[in-house]
Amino acid sequence: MAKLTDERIQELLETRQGWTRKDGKWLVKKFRFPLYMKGIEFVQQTAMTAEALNHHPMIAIEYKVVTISVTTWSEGGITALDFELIDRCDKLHGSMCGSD
Ligand SMILES: C[C@H](O)[C@H](O)[C@H]1CNC2=NC(N)=NC(=O)C2=N1
Repeated sequence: MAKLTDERIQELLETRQGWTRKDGKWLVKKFRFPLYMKGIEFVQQTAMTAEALNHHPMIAIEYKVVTISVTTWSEGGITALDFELIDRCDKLHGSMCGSD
């Protein structure tokens, strides 16, 4: 799974909401929830998705805000797998809280 070019990453980010590129190699988004336990449910579902993809995010839980950070460790940058994972995170959040 090769690293994507800067141009391709920019292009893909333009059609997604709320994701930012950090330190060049991370895609990061904060997901907000109405209830703390909704955020925990999102974490659980995200973890199962990560296991299914064998592609794992960093997950930070700050009360009702869950921050997802994604990169492809083995490539040292951003690949198509990262976009697959973030799209599934957005779908999951949308199904739980209405689309962003
Ligand atoms: C051995 C295992 O398949 C690898 O370590 C997987 C696990 N999950 C992963 N997750 C992410 N984000 N990047 C990887 O390179 C990666 N590699």
